[in-house]
Amino acid sequence: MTESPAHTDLWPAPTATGAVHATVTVPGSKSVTNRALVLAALASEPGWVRRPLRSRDTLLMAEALRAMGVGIEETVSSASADSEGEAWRVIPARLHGPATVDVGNAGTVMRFLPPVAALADGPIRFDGDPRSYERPLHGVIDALRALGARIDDNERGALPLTVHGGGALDGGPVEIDASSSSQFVSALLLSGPRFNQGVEVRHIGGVLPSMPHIRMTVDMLRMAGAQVDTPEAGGEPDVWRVSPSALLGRDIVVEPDLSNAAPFLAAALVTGGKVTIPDWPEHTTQPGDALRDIFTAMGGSCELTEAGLTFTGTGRIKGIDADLHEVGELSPVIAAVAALADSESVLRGIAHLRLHETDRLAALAKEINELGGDVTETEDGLHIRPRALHGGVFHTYEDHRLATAAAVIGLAVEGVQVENVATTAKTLPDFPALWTGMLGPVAGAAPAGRV
Ligand SMILES: O=C(O)C1=C[C@@H](OP(=O)(O)O)[C@@H](O)[C@H](O)C1
Ligand SMILES: C=C(OP(=O)(O)O)C(=O)O
Repeated sequence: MTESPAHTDLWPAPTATGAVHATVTVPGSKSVTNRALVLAALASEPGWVRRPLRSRDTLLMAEALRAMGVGIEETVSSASADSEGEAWRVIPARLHGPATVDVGNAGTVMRFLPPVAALADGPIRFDGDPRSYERPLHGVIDALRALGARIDDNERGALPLTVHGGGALDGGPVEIDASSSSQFVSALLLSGPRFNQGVEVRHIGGVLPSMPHIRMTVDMLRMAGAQVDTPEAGGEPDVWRVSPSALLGRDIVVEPDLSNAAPFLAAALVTGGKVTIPDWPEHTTQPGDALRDIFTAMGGSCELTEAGLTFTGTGRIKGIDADLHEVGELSPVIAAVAALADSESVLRGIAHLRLHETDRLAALAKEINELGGDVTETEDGLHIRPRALHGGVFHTYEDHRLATAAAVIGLAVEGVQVENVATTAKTLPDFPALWTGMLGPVAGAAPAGRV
């Protein structure tokens, strides 16, 4: 775990005074917004991205594409029942350097854009936050080289680096080990239609994490008119093929970010309340959809209706034994709920979280234990034994999901202070206001529950 830069700002996480009853409109999905931007930028005609997430990760993506020549215009129409509100008009153009891309600490930007840069004319330099230098990128760099790109990197095979775009890329078959991040596969597939021979990605390492995110990539490519062969469609295991083709300019409405719905649904579970998330899609590739089963197993129940997804807690939280390798980004909030449960939990299959925004396994164990918890790291996850927690500072290591996890614990434990809650802006603009809005009098707190 890298040390958190010193932040003195501490946010007193509000304690719930009763069962939370609220409807919370969650902003758009980071993963969908950033894929939609890349696909629209590579299309042969303009397209629309409606209800985009406007957060640090997606604004960095938009800025990077603009730096390479793409037009992205922001329009706001009055939000009414029959309008989609805010939208981005994406106007593809000849991609070119010289340009500099700030990836921040966005995995989607640092992995999805080097293949785009290889299609540009001229040098594109990639740099980012200190943590971005430590996050794995070798799968993308080595694959692009094998497919014909020229890249100046360093002995670590990581950021910072420069892609010397040649205006086109041969493409073709390539083998990668994507066991440290599914984003390596998504990155190569997203730009694949624009490579001269398309691309065939063969994963040759250990278990691939975050398969729903690869399915999201495939679905969105197909929506943009690409032809994609997948293992699911009777192809070889761990092999994806994208044929060379033009991409269509689409009009896409971004779904709410279901992973960012996690802390709000957790509030219902932890306080024995009821929380509704409007616009929950009936069918989706987002990993957050798994929360329906996971939180139900932890003691609540949920219902998908016209109003959205309503999750109802019972006031009792059960521990869980779960393999989360497909839905790793849900782990911090699940760990927070597990720390408040009445039986122990084992979270497995998430060793790759050590290479996320921070080492999430080490950070969760340390911070929950400093509040009096009993969490140990295993080889591939966490073992969480419930114990009475007390207040204290919860450090967040520039990790949005550590901060939202801390807020969940704060609902049930007085005196939790979340360091640098502003880090939630990576994917969730104005989290503190959404959170206190959920708890506020308008939301209607019911009589005191188990908190
Ligand atoms: O492609 C995506 O949008 C994502 C894939 C996953 O990455 P990893 O496979 O690196 O875990 C996920 O954790 C990340 O938050 C978003
Ligand atoms: C791992 C995450 O992000 P990134 O897209 O930066 O990999 C995350 O959002 O949990």
